[in-house]
Amino acid sequence: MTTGQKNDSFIENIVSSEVFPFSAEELEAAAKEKIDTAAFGYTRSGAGGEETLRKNIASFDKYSIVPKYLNDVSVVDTSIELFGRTYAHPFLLAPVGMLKITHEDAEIAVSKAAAKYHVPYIQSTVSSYSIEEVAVASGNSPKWFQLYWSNNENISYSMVKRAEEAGYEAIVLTIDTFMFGWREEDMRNRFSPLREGYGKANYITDNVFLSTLAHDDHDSVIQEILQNIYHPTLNWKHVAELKKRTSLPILLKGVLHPSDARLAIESGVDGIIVSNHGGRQLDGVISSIDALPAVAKEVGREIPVLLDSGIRRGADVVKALALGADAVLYGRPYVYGLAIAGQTGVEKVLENFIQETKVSLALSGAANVQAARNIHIVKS
Ligand SMILES: Cc1cc2nc3c(=O)[nH]c(=O)nc-3n(C[C@H](O)[C@H](O)[C@H](O)COP(=O)(O)O)c2cc1C
Ligand SMILES: O=C(O)C(=O)c1ccccc1
Repeated sequence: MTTGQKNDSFIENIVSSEVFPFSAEELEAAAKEKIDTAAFGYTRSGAGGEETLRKNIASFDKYSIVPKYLNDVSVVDTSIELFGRTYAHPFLLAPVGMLKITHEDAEIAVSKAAAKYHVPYIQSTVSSYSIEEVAVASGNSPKWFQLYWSNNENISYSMVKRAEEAGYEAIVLTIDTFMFGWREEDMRNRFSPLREGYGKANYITDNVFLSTLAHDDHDSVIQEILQNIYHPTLNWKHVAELKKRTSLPILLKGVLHPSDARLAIESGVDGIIVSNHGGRQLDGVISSIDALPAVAKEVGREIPVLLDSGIRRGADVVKALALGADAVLYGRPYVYGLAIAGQTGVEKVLENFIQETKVSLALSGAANVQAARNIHIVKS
């Protein structure tokens, strides 16, 4: 999207009488007040001692932008091209499951807000509304589908087919969550939203899944979902097979090691997402911004490299682009917007993040995303 750079939003926010949090920290604090302890804990927390969760944020501080001035940045073009399509912003909304724990309107609210701001939305396998419901709510706004592999692979293929038919534009296979991380906050709160049925929408609307059920009562459905989602056997052969089953681009989400990036390319994968799942899986792993340079170097320009885990500000987007990402995924902050005020809350968060990203690009000296990739970064 090409827009004049007049700092309109900054001034609008200054003169506005409306009260809505700006920073991710304020959003988190407001969400905490709004929703119940267990739901908030589920969203905020990381695995183990939360070392990686903290590092995801702290690592961004180690990188400094060295801006260049006296370029004409009166017009900033934030658009990117991925898989032959043009998207308006250099970020997408990260897949976050079971959003009904946060707000009744869940993925419907988020996908509508994303549509309003032309932000592509990645829908989770374990969402609270189905692929088809989200497709109807958000019209022809761009959407990708995040796949959790099912032990019964025909369920995986069926969900991918449904996403294709509903007009989704890519498949994101998450590779770091074949079992749950050690999440103490959830154990403390005795809370598993999956067991409570918050993530069942795509399963109970799937004919292949339904045909495998011996009984269709709540407990049987949940048991079957849990059994399908635990799949430690997942390996590169599944990736190659999935590639044969769909014409959509496939991205692997959760790549941290450069050799895995190479294997992804050799398996015919179309893109990778450098991610540690927001610190929710293995505590102690490298922050994703620290993992990015080596992965980007290995991949060269062969396939797009995206990044998530710790993106909170426009400057974080600039840093990720400058260190080799083609785009980033924005996660927890939009979920806090949803908790605070439903669709309107997500819209407010997006509006500010879009404007902050644009200002950050301009003040770094980049009039477009391509130029951002040449911004000089130093590590302290
Ligand atoms: C509450 C919650 C649920 C999530 N659910 C999923 C999911 O269903 N599928 C998935 O691939 N990633 C999921 N993620 C991980 C996000 O896609 C993303 O990797 C992570 O939120 C990035 O970290 P950040 O939000 O701290 O920036 C979830 C994250 C959170 C916070
Ligand atoms: O909570 C998560 O991070 C997540 O990705 C997930 C995975 C499977 C089922 C429910 C949530």
